[in-house]
Amino acid sequence: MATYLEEDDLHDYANDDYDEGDEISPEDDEKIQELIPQVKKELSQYTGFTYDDIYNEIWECYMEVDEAISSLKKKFKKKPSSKPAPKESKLAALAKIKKSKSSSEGKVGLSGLASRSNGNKDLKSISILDRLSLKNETSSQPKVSRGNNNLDNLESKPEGGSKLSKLAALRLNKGRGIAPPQKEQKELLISKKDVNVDTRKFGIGKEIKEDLMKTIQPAKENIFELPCSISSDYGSIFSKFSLKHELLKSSTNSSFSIITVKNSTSNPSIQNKVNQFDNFLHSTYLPVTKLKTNDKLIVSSGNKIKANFTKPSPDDIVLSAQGNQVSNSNKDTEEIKEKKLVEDITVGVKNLKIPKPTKPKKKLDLDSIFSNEKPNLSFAVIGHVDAGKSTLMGMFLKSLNKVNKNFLKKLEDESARAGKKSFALAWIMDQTIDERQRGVTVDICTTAVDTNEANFIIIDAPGHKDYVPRMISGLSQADIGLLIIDANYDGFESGFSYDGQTKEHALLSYSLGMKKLVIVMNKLDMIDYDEERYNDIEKRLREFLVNDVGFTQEQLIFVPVSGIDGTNVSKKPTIKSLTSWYPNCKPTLLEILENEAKVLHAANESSKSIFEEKFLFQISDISTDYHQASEFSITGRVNSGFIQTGETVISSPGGLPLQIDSIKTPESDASKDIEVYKERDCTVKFDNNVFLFFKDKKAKDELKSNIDLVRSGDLLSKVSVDDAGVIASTIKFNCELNLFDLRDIPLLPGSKVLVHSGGQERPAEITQFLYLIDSEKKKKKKKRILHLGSYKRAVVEVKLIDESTKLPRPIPLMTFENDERLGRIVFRRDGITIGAGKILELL
Ligand SMILES: Nc1nc2c(ncn2[C@@H]2O[C@H](COP(=O)(O)OP(=O)(O)OP(=O)(O)O)[C@@H](O)[C@H]2O)c(=O)[nH]1
Repeated sequence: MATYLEEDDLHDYANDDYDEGDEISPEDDEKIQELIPQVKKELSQYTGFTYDDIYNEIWECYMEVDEAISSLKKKFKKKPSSKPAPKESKLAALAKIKKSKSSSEGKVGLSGLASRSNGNKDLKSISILDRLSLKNETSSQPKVSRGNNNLDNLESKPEGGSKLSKLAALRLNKGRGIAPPQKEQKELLISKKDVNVDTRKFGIGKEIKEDLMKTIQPAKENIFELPCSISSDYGSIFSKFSLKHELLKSSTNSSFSIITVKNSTSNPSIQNKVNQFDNFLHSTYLPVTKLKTNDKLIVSSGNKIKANFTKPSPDDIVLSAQGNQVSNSNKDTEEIKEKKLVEDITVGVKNLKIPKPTKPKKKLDLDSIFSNEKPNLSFAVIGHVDAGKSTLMGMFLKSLNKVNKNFLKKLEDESARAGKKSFALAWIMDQTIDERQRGVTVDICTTAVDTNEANFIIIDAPGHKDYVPRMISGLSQADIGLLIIDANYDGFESGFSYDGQTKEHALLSYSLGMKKLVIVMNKLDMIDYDEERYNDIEKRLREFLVNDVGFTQEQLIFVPVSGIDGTNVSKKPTIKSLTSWYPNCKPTLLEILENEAKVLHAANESSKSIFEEKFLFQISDISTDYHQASEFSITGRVNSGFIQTGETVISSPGGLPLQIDSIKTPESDASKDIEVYKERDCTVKFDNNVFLFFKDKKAKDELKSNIDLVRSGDLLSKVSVDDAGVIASTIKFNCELNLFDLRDIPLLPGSKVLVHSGGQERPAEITQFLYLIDSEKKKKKKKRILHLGSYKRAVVEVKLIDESTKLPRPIPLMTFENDERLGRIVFRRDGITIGAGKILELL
């Protein structure tokens, strides 16, 4: 018997059906469930993992608890200590920087460069603030940070675990005659209201009511477990379930409950019944919201907006729910209820109480921090997968002497060992193990770098079509776009094809308001700088970008380069086959970027920005697990503006005001291989993995009892005197929609789409077509617009939806008139971008 994997094995496994095959055996499932609390306890100091992560890890480690714990500890980051890290004076920081400068031959290298949420230990950061305030000493200090936008929640992400471990697990399973653990939901969280859904149909209301009422006693952490059986019209589901009942108190003293139905069965017929039960709940009852992270279904009535709904006592809920079921099935009543619900939400959103702003703890000399004679430019690097984006940016940094030689040598050795020598430069940007293993950028990577002429923020966005939502998030933070084209034969064609990303990225750049698009013709070394090919691609792209997308000729800049050897990146080219048609009087990529920074600066559009921009913080994590009863933290990334300790932020859409007690950011200490958290007085645009700490017992209790108040993916904005900084949230809006290629599926009233704004994504419905807009951009009222085809423009009404709950969660938005960035919205359907719009009115 083979003890290693052979080609045939690979073939067999490739033919296996991961998701639809058999299930994990009930015994194994039971065993895993038993081990989970032990693993969870060991991970109490860690954050970011889900129930499924633990479950899968135990399975992948063949139930070896120690192995699973140590593997999970490597995968997830530690919670920051609640003790403030020793404060480092500017002088000490300066000394450190000087030391690092001298130790790298007078150049500050990337070994001291990156901070990212996954805590790559080779890399550490100097924040923009440091860079700005210490600019004379650190002018060559770049910073790389990986956006932790938590967009994993928003779009399917590739499965974790190495191929080998999957194969090993599959192999083991094959031997046992079972398939790998199901990725499907393992828990249903159902509100008490729903538990009493339909005593006739499911027979569970009565049982649960009686058992539950008996069981509800104050118990540890308000969690109650009871065995139960669910009988329904579809048959009975016995005792393979346990129910957990969490009785939570909201701040208003009204209670609501969450029932967890744990599915510990693997029997397909029972699973089928569970699914029917699940479908029933989702098709019929309101307050079920899909949790994005681990595909659980959760219900609570604790949403601030939902606070408009009465929250009766558990007994009242039981009694009233029983009487309500028949009428609930009446369609008209449903519609009226839904309408009322939407109105309630709208009113709730509009009535959001904005607290008074609070003063910063310290008076900082903001003028000196932000006065910067050099112009700023943030550019998003976009383009089809493998166009060479990361390699080019790696070369860009290297040619500016921003990469420490030892660090680059290390990357070269590592990439050679991994058989991916050509990726050494790309690895400067692609820093996660996953990205390096797969050779694909997965998340946004922001890098701060400056030259004598300008300060740049590079936003390296993933090219793969699965990661377009992250690309949208990257683009919405940039001033201009850098569209990288693989000019090699077939390279351009595959990116420019129907399924390629070049067109989609170009459309998004235009829709998200890029002021310029620099088209970087890359990989020209592969075709010996063929002028004819270059001109042909330029002609085709110009036609498309002007005629189909909407850019003006003046907004487009073309430049030939080779990212791999650095030709025309920052130094004038010497290769004859290029200089013969691209003479030295023409600009390098660096010169183009420096010039664009100056153009923006002159137009007064960039340098004022950080100081005057709205503070927007995109949340990736919330932790209440601190010793102090009042302490909690919110982690995330600063999308724009800046904030100081002592100031007050408000969550959107939850509307919870919070005063910042302290701000910490991680600093990797390469020498000790640990992450140290440094306390700061303020945090500014593009800072990533920022921990905002709060000391507010009341808010902490509210957060614990109401998960909707602040969720990962939500935004925090700064409360200012005139409320101007606070972001509105809505579930309904009018927008000017600009449609792209609809691939022969027209848009009808009622069409379902996904709307993207910044890092947010929500399911929505186009509810009404209000006007057509003709080619002269004039509104054209038609009697009745039946459908919209490709490339049409119209003013439409959009309403967020939640198929399962009918309780859409509002999205933070602004009108385009008030905010050009938050006023833009992108529409996707079936994995492709079908249009973009400007928000005209929040309804
Ligand atoms: N010959 C040549 N190869 C290049 C050039 N630029 C990139 N490559 C190669 O193209 C491959 C892909 O490069 P990446 O930089 O990872 O491409 P990417 O666009 O960042 O990929 P994603 O971010 O995953 O979309 C690597 O093997 C690079 O070495 C170039 O200018 N010339």
